[in-house]
Amino acid sequence: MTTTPRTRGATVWLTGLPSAGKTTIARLLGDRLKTEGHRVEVLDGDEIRRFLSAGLGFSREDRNTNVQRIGLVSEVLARNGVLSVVPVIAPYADSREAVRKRHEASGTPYVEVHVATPVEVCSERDVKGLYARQAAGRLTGLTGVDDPYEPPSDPSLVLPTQLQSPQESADAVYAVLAERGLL
Ligand SMILES: Nc1ncnc2c1ncn2[C@@H]1O[C@H](COP(=O)(O)OS(=O)(=O)O)[C@@H](OP(=O)(O)O)[C@H]1O
Ligand SMILES: Nc1ncnc2c1ncn2[C@@H]1O[C@H](COP(=O)(O)OP(=O)(O)O)[C@@H](O)[C@H]1O
Repeated sequence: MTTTPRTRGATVWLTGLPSAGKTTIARLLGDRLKTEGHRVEVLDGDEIRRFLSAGLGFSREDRNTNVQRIGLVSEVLARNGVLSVVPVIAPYADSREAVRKRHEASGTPYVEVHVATPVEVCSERDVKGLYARQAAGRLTGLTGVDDPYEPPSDPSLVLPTQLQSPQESADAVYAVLAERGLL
């Protein structure tokens, strides 16, 4: 006999700068939740930009469109019992607020996590070489450098990843889900 976990579904949105650690934490958290038998999707930002948001760039308008599309998909998944983990920059507060409201409208849990790595640490990590490209004048509009990032004013959790291991950061998100009765 198989057991069906009693997961209610939720969106866990990891917002933060490039190289802050969003993808790493999302994967670790997703793996743990899957191992424990939950229904999980990690909505990988890069993959979404290749398909669902193909053709969009990094203007304010395009980023908002991207975030609203991802918010819609995530809310549908979460409303249907999936733990949807979203490692996406989402730099604008009004855009994140619209996603939160969409969840509230359907009574779907929404957990906002600020992956609050300082820009100096992000630019040292520079996983994709974007900070170096910006510094060399080959890229403009990089979030946190020459494009805005509006930090969340009231997130469920703030992660100072420069002081934590990736596993510690992922475990802290897991703990919030557990506290909120979502596991
Ligand atoms: N100008 C600029 N600013 C920010 N990020 C840039 C830019 N150009 C390319 N990239 C790469 O695209 C990834 C961000 O995509 P997102 O969908 O998360 O961004 S957004 O929410 O629509 O702002 C982001 O991925 P992460 O590094 O994983 O955050 C970058 O690798
Ligand atoms: N506590 C932490 N949480 C997440 N990533 C961390 C942490 N400490 C160091 N890192 C490293 O920072 C980098 C973050 O890269 P990534 O997850 O791709 O960032 P993002 O998706 O935000 O662009 C990885 O190389 C990861 O190993």
